[in-house]
Amino acid sequence: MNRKQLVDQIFSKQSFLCVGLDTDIKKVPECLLNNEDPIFDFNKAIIDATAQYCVAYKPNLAFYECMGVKGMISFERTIKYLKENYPDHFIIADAKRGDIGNTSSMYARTFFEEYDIDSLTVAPYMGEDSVTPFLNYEGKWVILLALTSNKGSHDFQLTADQDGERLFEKVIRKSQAWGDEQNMMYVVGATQGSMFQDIRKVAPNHFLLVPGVGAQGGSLQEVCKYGIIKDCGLLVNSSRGIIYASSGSDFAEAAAIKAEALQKEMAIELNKIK
Ligand SMILES: O=c1ccn([C@@H]2O[C@H](COP(=O)(O)O)[C@@H](O)[C@H]2O)c(=O)[nH]1
Repeated sequence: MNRKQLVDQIFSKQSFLCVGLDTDIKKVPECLLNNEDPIFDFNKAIIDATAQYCVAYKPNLAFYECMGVKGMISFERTIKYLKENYPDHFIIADAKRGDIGNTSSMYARTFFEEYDIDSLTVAPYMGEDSVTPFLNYEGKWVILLALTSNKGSHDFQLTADQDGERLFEKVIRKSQAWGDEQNMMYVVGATQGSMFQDIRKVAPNHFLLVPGVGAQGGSLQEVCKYGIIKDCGLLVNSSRGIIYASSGSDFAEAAAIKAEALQKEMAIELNKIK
């Protein structure tokens, strides 16, 4: 999916919501546990209930890999279900990959050829040759970690060099020589609040993937106040806050209510940039 197609989806659905499919078997409602593939059945119900309110889905690979082959089958079935039934939704594999060049090429082949997913989160810390193999695919996106939502983001990402440039700024500045606004986004946590002003100084036009609304307490309003740009430029993710809104048999309906509430807030924000 290219940038124009993504932006068209955002404005037509009045939403820049990404629903995180962080499906933990320990949190799947009891009513599904005797099914053959409870993880897939849970995802399918969540997708069917929330698709009208969001433009993207983000399965986090950790939640599937931890179940071995069974988990990867659920992952693959989820991707296939999305592509067959909701082809206009942008899919993000949150896998935070990145290695020496030939190994990165294999990761790229996995996510962009084997699964044909739109985008992949990538860690930038091994440098250019670890990132560029992901950028050789037309219509696919690299989403580079820049300023993450967790407390540990302060350990390295906010550290400045002797010229006062902080690591997240260096990552964004240098990586702009590798990819562009059509194939590279950055991860910036919703918990970073007014830091979005600083992000927009170094990445005024790039899309940002913003996790941390909901369970981590990030503010959608604050993210928009400092981060939204003329074609939106934001994909805001919520995982636990949506998919675990209820632990009962009404889990999908409860997820839809949470997703709709976020979509309505997003419509207000999109109206401001019309
Ligand atoms: O900085 C980051 C980068 C990635 N994540 C991921 O996003 C979701 C957030 O889940 P919630 O349940 O909405 O908190 C999860 O997959 C994280 O691994 C992040 O939170 N922060």
